[in-house]
Amino acid sequence: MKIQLALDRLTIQEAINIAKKAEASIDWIEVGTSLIKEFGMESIYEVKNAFPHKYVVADIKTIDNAKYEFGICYQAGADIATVMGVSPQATLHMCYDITQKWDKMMMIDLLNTTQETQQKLAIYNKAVFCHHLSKDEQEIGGKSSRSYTNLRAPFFEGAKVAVAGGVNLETMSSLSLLTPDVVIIGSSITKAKDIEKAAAAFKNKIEDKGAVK
Ligand SMILES: O=C(CO)[C@H](O)[C@H](O)COP(=O)(O)O
Repeated sequence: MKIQLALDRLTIQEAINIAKKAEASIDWIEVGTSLIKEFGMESIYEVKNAFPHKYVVADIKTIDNAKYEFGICYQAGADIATVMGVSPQATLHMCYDITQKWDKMMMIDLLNTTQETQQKLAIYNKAVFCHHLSKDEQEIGGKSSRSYTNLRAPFFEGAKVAVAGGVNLETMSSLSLLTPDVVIIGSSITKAKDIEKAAAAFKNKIEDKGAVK
């Protein structure tokens, strides 16, 4: 199980400083949507430059204009780029094709998708499928509005799955039991008083569960 550190609502330098403190306990580094919106491709370029040996995820959340958006993310050094599962099929196909051409990895954000849509998305079998509880849903419904009992519906059997949105040490225990391939953690690490300690606590939690792959 990998830990993806999500860097949001920070300057590029703050994001790099936080990732450096957490580095020993995390696997992938996400340049959050907010950084990409505020600072553009420079945020991806600078983060990859600071961490050339880590996978850098560009959380661009593409929903149209796939060729352009995925192209500039990969050009800036991203190893993974994200597309919304609710996108038109033409967009998803394009993202998948570009990802294959660049020999990179695509993450599909399942936010607001139905089971029926998810089943159709399963054809992108080299993608990572991310179950995502959005910020707005967290703010309105609370973190308990997530009630996953299974991250792998039969059509996701053998696929890589991720989980994101308000993950904290408490929810991490139950999520670990569902054995996602990637757990995406943002604020619980980036807003912690002691970043290094917070990131290490998540890593220990995974190791305690014996769920490391
Ligand atoms: O995609 C995101 C926001 O759209 C974040 O990456 C994700 O929600 C993780 O951050 P946090 O743990 O703070 O919720």
